[in-house]
Amino acid sequence: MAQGATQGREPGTPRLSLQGVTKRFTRPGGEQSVALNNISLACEDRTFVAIVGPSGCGKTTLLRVANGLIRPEEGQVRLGGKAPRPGPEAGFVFQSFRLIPWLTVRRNIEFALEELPLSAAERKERALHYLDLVGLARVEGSYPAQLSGGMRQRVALARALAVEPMILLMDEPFASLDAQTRELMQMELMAIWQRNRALVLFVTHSVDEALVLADRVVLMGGGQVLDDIEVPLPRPRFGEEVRASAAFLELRAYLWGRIRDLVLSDPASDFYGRDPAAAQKEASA
Ligand SMILES: Nc1ncnc2c1ncn2[C@@H]1O[C@H](COP(=O)(O)OP(=O)(O)OP(=O)(O)O)[C@@H](O)[C@H]1O
Repeated sequence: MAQGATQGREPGTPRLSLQGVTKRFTRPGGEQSVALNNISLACEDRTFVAIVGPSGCGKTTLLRVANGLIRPEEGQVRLGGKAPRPGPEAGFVFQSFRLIPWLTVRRNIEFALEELPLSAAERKERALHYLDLVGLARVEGSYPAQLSGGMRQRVALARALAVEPMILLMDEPFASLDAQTRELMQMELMAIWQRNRALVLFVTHSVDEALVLADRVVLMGGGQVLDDIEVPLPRPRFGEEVRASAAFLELRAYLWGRIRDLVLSDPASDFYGRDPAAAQKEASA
């Protein structure tokens, strides 16, 4: 991961930069929606950036613009100094694992490596190396349907890592996992990232997850960056001392408060205009 850190760009320029990026979509009725609204963001190598914000605020669109899957109407995106193109420069991990059901676990990873200049033997070796890293070398010959959800997500992670991308884009990767597996996956991801750091953009609806994992939390709302917070907490952050610390709880309350206010003030939201405090008072009366 994160090979050739300054390759193809001026020293000191960020790994990923978005400048004045606007992306619009046309809804089925012909109405235009603005998914990204003049957004600017710079991310350095070796940084773990979490992106949080209400549903529909543009988080997934940001990831898709960052790896060139979609092109914005306005503004400039640079990954490693160049316009991004979908391919091995960026690894994508989704909430749904998107493994190929008729290929074994190892073949799923080898398939992702076919775009790289590697021999079949090198592809096999690399696939096994990354499967080993996520603790799954023993199931290399199994098919995705024979694995648990957590195992499938680890295969998806190994597949993204195996390409050794400049940037790892993770879109709510652990959202479909049970709470215990989710925490184990967070620990696994942290261990891998600390050994072999790439720039990670990690979209999550969980403020706790963002604070446990990230160096920086970017808060989005209405297609814009509303806040960009350095997380000053010591690592590792999985223990109770960190999660119960005043700094953690303060940041958590702040981010939840901002997201709640954004949801309640958005006319397109199902919760628009509600007053949760009044509802709570009524319920307890
Ligand atoms: N392919 C598309 N066609 C039309 N509209 C789209 C498309 N992709 C995204 N949008 C719209 O762009 C806006 C931002 O969507 P996006 O998926 O980026 O939000 P999000 O923050 O990732 O949401 P969620 O948290 O619910 O996944 C939404 O209004 C969405 O409906």
